[in-house]
Amino acid sequence: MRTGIATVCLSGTLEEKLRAAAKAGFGGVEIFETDLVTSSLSPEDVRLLAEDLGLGLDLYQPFRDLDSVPEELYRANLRRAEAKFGLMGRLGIETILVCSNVGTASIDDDALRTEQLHGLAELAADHGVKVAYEALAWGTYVNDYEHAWRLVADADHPSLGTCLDTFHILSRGWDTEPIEKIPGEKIFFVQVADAPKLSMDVLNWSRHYRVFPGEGQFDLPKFLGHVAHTGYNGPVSLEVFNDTFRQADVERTAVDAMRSLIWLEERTAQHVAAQRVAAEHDGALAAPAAKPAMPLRTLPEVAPPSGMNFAEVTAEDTHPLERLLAQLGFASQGEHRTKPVSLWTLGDARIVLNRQQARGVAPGISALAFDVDDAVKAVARASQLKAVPVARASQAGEEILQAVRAPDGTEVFLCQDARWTREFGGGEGEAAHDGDRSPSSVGSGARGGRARIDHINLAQPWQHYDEAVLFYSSTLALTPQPSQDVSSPSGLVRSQVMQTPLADGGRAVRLALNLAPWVRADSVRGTVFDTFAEHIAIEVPDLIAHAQACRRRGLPFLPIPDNYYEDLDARFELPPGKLAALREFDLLYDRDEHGEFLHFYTATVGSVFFEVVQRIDGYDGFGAPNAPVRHAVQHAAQHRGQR
Ligand SMILES: O=C(O)c1ccc(O)c(O)c1
Ligand SMILES: [Mg+2]
Repeated sequence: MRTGIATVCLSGTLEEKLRAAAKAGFGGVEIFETDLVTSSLSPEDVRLLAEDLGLGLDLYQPFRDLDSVPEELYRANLRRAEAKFGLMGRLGIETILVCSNVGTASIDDDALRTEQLHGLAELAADHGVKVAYEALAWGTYVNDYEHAWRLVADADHPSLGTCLDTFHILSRGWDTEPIEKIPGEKIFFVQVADAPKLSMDVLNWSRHYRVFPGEGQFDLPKFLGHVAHTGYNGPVSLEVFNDTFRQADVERTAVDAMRSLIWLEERTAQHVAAQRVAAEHDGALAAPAAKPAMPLRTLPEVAPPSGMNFAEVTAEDTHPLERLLAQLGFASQGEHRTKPVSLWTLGDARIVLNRQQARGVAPGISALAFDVDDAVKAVARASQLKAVPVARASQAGEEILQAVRAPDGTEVFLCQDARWTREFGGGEGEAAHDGDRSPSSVGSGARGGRARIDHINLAQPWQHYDEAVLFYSSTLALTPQPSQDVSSPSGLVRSQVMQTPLADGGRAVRLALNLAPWVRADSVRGTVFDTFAEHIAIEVPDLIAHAQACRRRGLPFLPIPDNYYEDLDARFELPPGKLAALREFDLLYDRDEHGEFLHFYTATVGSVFFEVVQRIDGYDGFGAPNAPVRHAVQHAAQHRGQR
């Protein structure tokens, strides 16, 4: 599949955009007119630069408001077009995008439009240019891709074809099946964009909220499957108007963009293959689908992770964390035999404290580790999706752990077992703490009554939220849930859960991304992430017993205001004894259609704190109604600390 990206997707100057697109591995670009007009590079310079970078200049766009106009205006439009055709000759670009009229259209007449498009195609042919006509979703008279295609078919000129743009088609809910009736050679260009489903006018939705494939809610593999069946084999090019991407780091956005196309290509290949299997199955009824002309690459496939293997916190001084972990009931398994790293466990929950390269670093989450079937394959997949493998120094005979870096710098380990824990020694071993393992109505996880990591909550700078969602869903096969807004004294926090499917009444992995507007755009884990606390949640089989034991060990609980308990009583009518126990231990409570949730939080150390949870009868949430309470108490504590 030939990949492309419109320059309008990226920040920076035209030169910066071209360099970033080439570096991320794109085959070609669409030059957006404003980027050229505002550039100090001459058209010839742009052509040479693209050649040097090995980047195709695949489209010049947009040419606006050609059709459905009176004769005099049409003549002026042709003059305007001719100037652009000359410019394209200097740039070495063959195809121009002409979008349906949204501004000056005054005559609703298909015969006139056909004539005007034919006239433009004649002029284009004289200049060796091809015209790709695109229906904008808000076009005055032409706003449906089938209508645009009918006009192109009727104009019947070899220099005129159509451009399909997923946004204009899927935002209007048009059926994509009829795409297969368009001959592939009459599709001159294909633009792809995803978007969240929003209820707003389509123009603003398009100009501000498009996202890269896999970051929104459109069914793009189905669309591209239809396109592939037409025989089209030209560029599949990202055209994503997004306020955030246009101000984010250009190279980072280009990599995110490339990842989205690699993901889309794989999903389309899978979709096409599944269709073929279905067609063969119904062989008697339907002819087996032909293999599309567009080559579609796949990636090493991985199953969703089967658990969280460990979480790592890095700090220069780990003593405050050690105290907190001991109070939580964790036991020290001692130091790594060659590195300044220690291991702490509670049941199957493993926390690694890392003092390597930690000078001046306040405690914060630095790595996550997932259990996978095949770690080498998982790293191969992630690498093909543009994740950078992590090289960690290791000595002969040590377990080598496979890892890649998430875009925000978090190290993501992919583990097949916990053999690596044998590198640690000299600790107290598995201490049986009171209250940690009492049998109880075990929830979804805490299998066999053993504690485990329930979820990890990471902060993301708002500029990189969509990128993080795509990264974790494409590399690790986590499924994004609808996001939720949570109020906090510093602003709204958008909470995005990514998780594995429900199995045995529970979920193996839950990851929550918190989009906090005040986490700086240039935040890199371990340096300035301390502006927003992140946490590791441990599931235990009996939360009240665990809380009692923690209190005996002197654990600093996050104090919960009394108003919360009054509200809880009003909402849930809890038995008085239960309410009193919740209040006594600063516990929080929630209920969903499955069961109940009990949880509490610790004080924050550096930028990390811990949560302890109990899921009863398959409760499947995160206590979201309680999150504003936590944010408010943490906010107050932070401000007290600053005074
Ligand atoms: O918003 C626009 O004007 C616009 C221009 C060109 C396109 O290809 C498009 O999809 C939208
Ligand atoms: Mg478009």
